Amino acid sequence: MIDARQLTKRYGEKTAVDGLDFVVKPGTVTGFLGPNGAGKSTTMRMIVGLDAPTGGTVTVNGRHYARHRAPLQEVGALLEAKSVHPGRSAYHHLRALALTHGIPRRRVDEVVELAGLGSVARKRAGSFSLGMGQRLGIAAALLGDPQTVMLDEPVNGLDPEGVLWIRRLLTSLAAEGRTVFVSSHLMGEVALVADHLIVVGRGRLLADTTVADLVREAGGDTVKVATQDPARLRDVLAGPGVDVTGRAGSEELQVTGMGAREIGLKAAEHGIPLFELTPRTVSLEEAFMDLTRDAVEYHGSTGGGIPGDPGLPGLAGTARSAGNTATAETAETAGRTV
Ligand SMILES: Nc1ncnc2c1ncn2[C@@H]1O[C@H](COP(=O)(O)OP(=O)(O)OP(=O)(O)O)[C@@H](O)[C@H]1O
Repeated sequence: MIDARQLTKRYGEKTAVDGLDFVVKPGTVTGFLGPNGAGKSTTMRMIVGLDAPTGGTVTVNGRHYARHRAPLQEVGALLEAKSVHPGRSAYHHLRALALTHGIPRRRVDEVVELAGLGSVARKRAGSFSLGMGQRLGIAAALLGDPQTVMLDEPVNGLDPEGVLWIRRLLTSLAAEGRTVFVSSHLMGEVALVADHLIVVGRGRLLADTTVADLVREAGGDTVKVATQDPARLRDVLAGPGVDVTGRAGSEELQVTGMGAREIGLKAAEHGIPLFELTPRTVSLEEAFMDLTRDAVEYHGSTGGGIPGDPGLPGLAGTARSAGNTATAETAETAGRTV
């Protein structure tokens, strides 16, 4: 378990992390989301003691990282700009790490296999592609067979096969009861594996929630209904957990807490003709953008894409086309988690 309390980091005038309170629990994948510059990496660096908090505390399984007797066996972390000697092979890099931490050689072979590095393990790490470097970083993070695994933007540079591999790896680590904390600025990517989400913007906590709740709160389960007799329909639909709103004089109503099918059936039962019955599904990207809109530090000039990250054509397309329907990715996620 990771427990952050009022965690704060200031660099001179700049407050990178601003009084964060959150808990990352074992047995699930927790996504750590936020636009560029939101403070994710800084938070992760403080979790493993690479940066000292200006205020507040963060512990892993009840202790500060440095106080653990065998930190590598407690927390495995992949952080950006991992330093690997370029002249050293992947195997020797892992072997050296293992040696200094009292980890047996067979574990090095295991993580090499696990990370899919078997064919390149003897090559110089300096010749590795970004994706291979990520795999090596992940192998190093898993070397100590840690109870807590923390990965900063792990899909960076990975090809589709690598992305799939990461998803399966994270899910299986959580299924083994480990604490899995993974950062990303890509909502769609995180939502495919994470059960829980911690969303930050400008160093502050914006949401501590589940994917399903985030979509629900963003109005993801609203149905638009149009009828000649909105007042009667409103009475017919009224009930616990159902919220019906509409402007005076308008034929349109917005209904939450009841599905389109049920609304249609109730209206038919009472002989109320409907002109329109449209479920509105908010995409995860939309929900994320709504949440972080005011907290985006670096705005792109093209608009339409992920805030602060104009260079993501796939997601920019998703965001633009999101409209009233879920993206394929959202639908897949919704099927899994809702
Ligand atoms: N060593 C530092 N000195 C000064 N400012 C820093 C330092 N490290 C981070 N920052 C600033 O703190 C803020 C948070 O940065 P951080 O890298 O933690 O964000 P992030 O959410 O990980 O972003 P990204 O998704 O782009 O990696 C940014 O504004 C960044 O410029």
